[in-house]
Amino acid sequence: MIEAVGLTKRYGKTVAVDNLSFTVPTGRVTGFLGPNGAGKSTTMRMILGLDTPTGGSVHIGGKSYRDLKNPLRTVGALLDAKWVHPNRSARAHLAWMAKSNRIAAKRVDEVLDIVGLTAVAGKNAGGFSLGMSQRLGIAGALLGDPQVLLFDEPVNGLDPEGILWIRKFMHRLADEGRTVFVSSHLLSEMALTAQELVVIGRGKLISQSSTEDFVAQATENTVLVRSPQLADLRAALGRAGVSIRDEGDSLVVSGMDIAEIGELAARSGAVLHELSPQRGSLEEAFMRLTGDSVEYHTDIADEAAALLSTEGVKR
Ligand SMILES: Nc1ncnc2c1ncn2[C@@H]1O[C@H](COP(=O)(O)OP(=O)(O)OP(=O)(O)O)[C@@H](O)[C@H]1O
Repeated sequence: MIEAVGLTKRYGKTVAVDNLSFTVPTGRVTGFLGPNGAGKSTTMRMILGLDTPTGGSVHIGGKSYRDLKNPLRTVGALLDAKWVHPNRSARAHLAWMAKSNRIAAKRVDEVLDIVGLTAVAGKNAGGFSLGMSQRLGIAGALLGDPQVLLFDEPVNGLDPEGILWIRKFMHRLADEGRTVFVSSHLLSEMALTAQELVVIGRGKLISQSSTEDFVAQATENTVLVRSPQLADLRAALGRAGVSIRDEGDSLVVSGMDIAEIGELAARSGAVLHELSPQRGSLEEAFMRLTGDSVEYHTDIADEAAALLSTEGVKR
């Protein structure tokens, strides 16, 4: 488990991380989200003892990084996949890491196998594709068989196959009972990968919850209704006092659940061609909750935020 309490980091006048408290549970993949410049990398660096907090603390399994006896056996991290000597083979890179951390040499072949790099282990890491470099970085993070893993933007620039591999791999690590903390800009990907979310904006905590709750709290669940007797159904729903949005050949209803709408349709003699729940997306929830925390607004972000606040969440 990772626990941050009142974590703060100032660089001169810039407050990169501002009194941030959160916990990252074991056995789950926890996504770390925030707009550009929100303070994610700074937080990760403080967790790993690479930056000293101006205030507050962050502990891994109850200890600060600097107090860990065998850091690599407790926490593994992938911060920058290209951080390898270009003329060193993947195996030599890992062997050097293992040796300098007093980890048995046989673990090198184990982690190469786990990340699927055995066949190219003798090749120079400098010639690796981004996907292969990410796998090598993950192999390095796994060397000490740590209980806690941190990944900063692990899927950036990867192709769909690489993204899928990382997603499955993170789930596997969490299923093994490890703590997996992963930052990413790719919200649709995080919606599939992360079971828990820590969301920050301008260095401050915006929300910590399950991914499901985060989306449910920030967006509206509605029901899409299609019927050949749409006008009759609309009138019946109107009498029931629910909120209805006309979409031409369908209605989007909020304030009544699927079962109630189905029963009301039956009582009104309306045939249903479709009755489906419309759930908000992580993108919509993120835009709503971080709208004011974006450091550099683009026109598109402004327009999207305005659209979301005036029209409600579109599906
Ligand atoms: N070494 C530093 N010196 C001065 N300011 C810094 C330093 N590192 C980060 N900052 C500032 O702190 C803030 C948070 O930066 P950080 O890189 O942690 O954000 P981030 O959420 O990781 O952003 P991104 O998603 O763009 O990588 C930014 O305003 C950044 O400019």
